Amino acid sequence: MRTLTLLADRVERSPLARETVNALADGAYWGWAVALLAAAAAWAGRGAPSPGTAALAAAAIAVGVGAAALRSWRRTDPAAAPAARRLAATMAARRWATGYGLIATIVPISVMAGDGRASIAVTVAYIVALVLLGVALLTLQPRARARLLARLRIGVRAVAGTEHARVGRALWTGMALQRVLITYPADWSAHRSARRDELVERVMWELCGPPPASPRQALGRPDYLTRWDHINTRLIVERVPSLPPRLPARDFGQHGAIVLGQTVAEDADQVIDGVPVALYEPTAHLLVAGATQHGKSSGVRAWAVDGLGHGVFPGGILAVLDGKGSGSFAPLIGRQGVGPVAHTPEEWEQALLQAVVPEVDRRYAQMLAWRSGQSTQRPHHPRALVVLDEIQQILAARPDLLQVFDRLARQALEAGVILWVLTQRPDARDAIPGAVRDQLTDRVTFGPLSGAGAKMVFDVVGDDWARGMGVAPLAGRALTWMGGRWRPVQAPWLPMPVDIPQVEALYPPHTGQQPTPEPEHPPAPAAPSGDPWRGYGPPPPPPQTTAPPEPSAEPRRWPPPSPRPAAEPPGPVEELLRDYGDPPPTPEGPDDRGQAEALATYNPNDPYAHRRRRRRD
Ligand SMILES: Nc1ncnc2c1ncn2[C@@H]1O[C@H](COP(=O)(O)OP(=O)(O)OP(=O)(O)O)[C@@H](O)[C@H]1O
Repeated sequence: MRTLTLLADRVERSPLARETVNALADGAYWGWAVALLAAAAAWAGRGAPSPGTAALAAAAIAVGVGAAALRSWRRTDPAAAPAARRLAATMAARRWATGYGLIATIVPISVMAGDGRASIAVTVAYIVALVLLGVALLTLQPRARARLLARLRIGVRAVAGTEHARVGRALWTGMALQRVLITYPADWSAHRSARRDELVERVMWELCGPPPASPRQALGRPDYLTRWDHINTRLIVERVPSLPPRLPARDFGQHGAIVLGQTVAEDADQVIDGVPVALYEPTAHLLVAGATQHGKSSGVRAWAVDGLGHGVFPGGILAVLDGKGSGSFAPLIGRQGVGPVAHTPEEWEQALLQAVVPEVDRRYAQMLAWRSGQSTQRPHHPRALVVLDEIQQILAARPDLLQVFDRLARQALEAGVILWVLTQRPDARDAIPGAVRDQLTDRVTFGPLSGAGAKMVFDVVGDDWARGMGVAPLAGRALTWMGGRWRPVQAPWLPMPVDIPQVEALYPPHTGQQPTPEPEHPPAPAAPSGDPWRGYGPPPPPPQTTAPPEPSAEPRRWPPPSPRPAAEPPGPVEELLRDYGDPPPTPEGPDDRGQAEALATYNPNDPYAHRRRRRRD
């Protein structure tokens, strides 16, 4: 019993199996109707029926028609939509047709069997079964399409509250709906965002169904995007072409931009080695949201490393504050161009107040000196990055840092410092203080968001925030809103060198270490076939040849070591929140390179010296 139930569950989850069952059922209705007609024709062809048989058939027909009428009349609730009434009548008519078809088939077969013509009876039964199966299979695709459109139509009309909402002009590939137009009447209040949101949610529900329960279901689940065409009063629903479930990180050889990941061909900036990629050159602060285990930290780690190696952050990564203390950014510790990677409240404060704030201050002072004419050298501030992972956890432990974040969010950009803020709960109240969130104008979600989360993350884009709900729940699958463009991407998967030593070549060298020679496209070990979820799996067998790997055509240049924090111990937080009205300190030069030294208090060889705990929940 349990096995049967599980099997039924699986059938319901498989689109093909589901449609086969549906088509068999629907085809059976049609088949029985065909059988009924054939039986009536054969019956009439054999000669006029006896008056008794004819009367019986007439009575049966009357009963059937009467019952169908009764059923639809019962449904004739004035409040019910005409579509619902029509549907009830159709269902009743089908059922009665099936019943009559059954009788019309069984009666002659049993009569023949009773007359001793068993072989003919079996042949007739066999032919009837074949006809039913044939009808079911032949109508599989059109019926699946009609079923989906009917569901959409009912949903759309229920939400729009009018019969005049139309669903049509659909484009298909097999049974997959590629595009459909949903036209609403001009007098429908489409200007109200709540109504538009409801319609989009309903359409997404009909097209994508409930959230998948496993990665495999997630892979099979279609993604759709919607656009409003207010001139023609319609909603355009388009299927997003599927992306691979994993894109191994590699050196794509681009310069001055980060490879966000593989995207759909029409949104790609470049096609590199056959992979349509989305590129990103940060010009604004970024908010990265997404539920746990959807690949936020790994994606951001891959982007940061890619940016470091391809001239996007010549000023390096000033600091990484890991609010979870989970070690997602630990592979960056002690690497060239990377400042402190902080895991505890004490380390967060140190990193902020010794590595980030002084650097922003220094850059501001240089700007002030230049703009006020006190300096003759235009300051050059190479773009630098600060990563704040799980900012709400940082603030929960250190609420006194709020003002520092607030000030950084407002001032860092002008000083050439980009903030990437990560959070699991964008919808939680005050998860990210409003003043900070408002400055994060680029937005990304890894995996789908709840309605509230999508609204919070993509509030900057107006109506289209609902797109954040339709992202496939796969690790590394993201929807980006950057530079005014939406793009679905599969972010590169960059494992940690401790797990997969071959990826070491993709990371910046450790401080004081020569860069590792890079193979042309290191290292893209394919996911084990048949199971894309197992990561990179065990290291591959050693190569046959002992020759060193070829250096890449254009070797990556890593940024210099991160800027030195203030030599003197930091004062209280309040002191660092002073205004910038003071006379600027003497600028040290147009370039930051001369000032870059190892951090005074942060020892990359002993990164966990101050660490009190590994993980904070
Ligand atoms: N780009 C990717 N492609 C494929 N799989 C990935 C990708 N990124 C992450 N994963 C898988 O998802 C797992 C979770 O990733 P990660 O820790 O980055 O998620 P997260 O969203 O930051 O989770 P949390 O918020 O709980 O830290 C990884 O261990 C890895 O197996």
